[in-house]
Amino acid sequence: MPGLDATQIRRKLADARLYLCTDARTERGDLAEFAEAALAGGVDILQLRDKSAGAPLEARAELAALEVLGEACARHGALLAVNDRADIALAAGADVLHLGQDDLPVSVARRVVGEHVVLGRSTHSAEQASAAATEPGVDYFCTGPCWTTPTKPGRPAAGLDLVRETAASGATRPWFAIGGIDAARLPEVLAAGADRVVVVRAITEAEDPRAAADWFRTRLRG
Ligand SMILES: Cc1ncc(COP(=O)(O)OP(=O)(O)O)c(N)n1
Ligand SMILES: Cc1nc(C(=O)O)sc1CCOP(=O)(O)O
Ligand SMILES: [Mg+2]
Repeated sequence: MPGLDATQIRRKLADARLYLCTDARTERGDLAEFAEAALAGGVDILQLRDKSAGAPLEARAELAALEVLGEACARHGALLAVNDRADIALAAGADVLHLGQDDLPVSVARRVVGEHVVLGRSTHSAEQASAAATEPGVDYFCTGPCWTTPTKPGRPAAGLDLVRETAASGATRPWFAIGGIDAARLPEVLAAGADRVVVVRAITEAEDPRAAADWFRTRLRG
C-alpha cells in the first residue's frame, strides 16, 4: 500500500483528535487485533511506545511491531508514530516521530527523517510549550502529564494549569494533552481548553478497546 505524502500527513495531523500510544503487547500476543479494534474505534494517530520491560524494545522487535501497526494504520487512514528513534521511524516508513525533552534535538531528527515526517515534542512547562509552539521543525506538541501516571513513573504532574496556559497562549500548532486521562477525567481536560488528547491505559487496558476509542472519539469530535 503506497504511503501518505507530506501534505496528506499534515492534513491528517491537523484533523487528529485522538492519539494512542501502545506497547507491543508481547505477552498478550494480540497486537494486530488490538490495533484493528482501536483504529476502528476512531484512533487518529497510533504510536508504538514499548518500555514495558524497563527498556526500549530491541530494534528488530520494534520494526516487526511497527510493521503490524503500519498495516492497520494504512487500512484505517491513520498515522503511524514512532517514539524516540529517528532511524527506526525512517526504516519503518512512519508518518510521525515523537521526541521528548531528552531525546534527539528536532533539527537533528529532521536531518535523519527528512521533510515529510511529522515531528512531535513533549512539554512539561509553559516555557517548554511556548518553545515547542515556535521552534522550527516541530509540527505538534504535547503538554503533560495532566495527572501523575504509572505509565510514566517519576514524572511529576504539570496539571491542568498547563493545559489552560497552552489554550490561552493561542498556539497555532496542533497540541495534545497527555497523562492520566481517562473517561472520568476527559471532561475536565476539555473544559481546561484542550481539544486533542493522547491516552495509553484508557484504551490499552480497556476490556473493549474499540468501544473505549469510540467513546473518546465521540466526545472529541463533538
Ligand atoms: C504523543 C506523546 N507524547 C508524549 C510522549 C512522552 O515522550 P517522552 O517524554 O520522551 O517520554 P517517553 O515516552 O519516551 O518515555 C510520547 N511518547 N508520546
Ligand atoms: C508517555 C507519557 N508521556 C507523558 C508526558 O507528560 O509527556 S505522560 C505519559 C503516559 C500517559 O499514559 P496514561 O494515559 O496511561 O496515563
Ligand atoms: Mg522519548
